[in-house]
Amino acid sequence: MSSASTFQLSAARYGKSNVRVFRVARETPANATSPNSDPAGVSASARGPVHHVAEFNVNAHLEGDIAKSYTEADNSVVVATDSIKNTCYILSKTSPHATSPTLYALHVGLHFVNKYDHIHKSVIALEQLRWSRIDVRGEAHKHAFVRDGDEKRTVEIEVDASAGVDHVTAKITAGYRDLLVLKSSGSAFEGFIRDEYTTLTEVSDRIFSTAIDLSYTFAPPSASKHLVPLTIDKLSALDAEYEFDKVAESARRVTLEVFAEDESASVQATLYKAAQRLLEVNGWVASVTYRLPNRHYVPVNLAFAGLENMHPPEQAEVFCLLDAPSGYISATVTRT
Ligand SMILES: O=c1[nH]c(=O)c2[nH]c(=O)[nH]c2[nH]1
Repeated sequence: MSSASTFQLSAARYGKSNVRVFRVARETPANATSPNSDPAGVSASARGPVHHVAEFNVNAHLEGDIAKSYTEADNSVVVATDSIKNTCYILSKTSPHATSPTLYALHVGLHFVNKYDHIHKSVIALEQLRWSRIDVRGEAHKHAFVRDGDEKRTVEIEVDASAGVDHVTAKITAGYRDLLVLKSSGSAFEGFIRDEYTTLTEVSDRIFSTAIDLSYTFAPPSASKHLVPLTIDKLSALDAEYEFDKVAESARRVTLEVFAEDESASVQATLYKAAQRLLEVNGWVASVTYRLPNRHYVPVNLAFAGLENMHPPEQAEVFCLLDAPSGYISATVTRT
């Protein structure tokens, strides 16, 4: 290689990762939702107002005319990552959308491109942790919650102002991860390539378990609906159009229903059916990606104790979960 090599900064993005934000919203007579609007059917008997809580881990990263902070050690273009963190907290306090993961992420993302002329793109990725109302004798409690699962609801927003503030638009991706599922029947794996590398037995019925990672993208906001350029004061209109929470609930439900009901020929085939179904029932969703680790439960050989647990494989009763390796099946299905 010649000693006259030259270099250029070909990509740069920075920000704060894992900003932990917990928000309480207390209903007042003025902002109270109607009793039927809360799907949990909140108890009327507990004292005090109904609380809504949202816990987010936020990554807020920026791009723009920031090259000289790398190449010339010039910090005059740097919004400190500490200030980025502070912004996440300030908007959690002041945004009317603070408990909606999608609208809060959009608000944070739009804020940075609006506030700083040289910031052209913001990428806000957050996960929402699960807090479900505690059920007390059949009634959902007003302000007590339980972490009933490791799954996270996810949102990733890319706000793009590189064509100018009059053309701001956003790529919106949402989904779930760590949604752990298992079925003990209704899953086969047969007909795969058999050659000198194959030891796996074909099975007509097996355990199928995976930690679902699902993400779906929305069709871009449309100029004809006056949602481009996207601004903070249009977020309620955007939500009315896309119904982010309804789509999230539907995506989760469809995923679980297809997983449960499909007579699975393989992880691949079930994945494709779930993605198709999700696209069928959610018109604003443009593409669906599943990433599915295949958690292998293997029958334990108990022949040493005179017990049959291996044959036929469909009748196995005692299994061991393999730590590693695991299969990994992923695909994206796109509306054409
Ligand atoms: O559903 C499956 N798909 C595969 O590609 C595969 N490969 C494997 O060993 N088991 C499985 N199961």
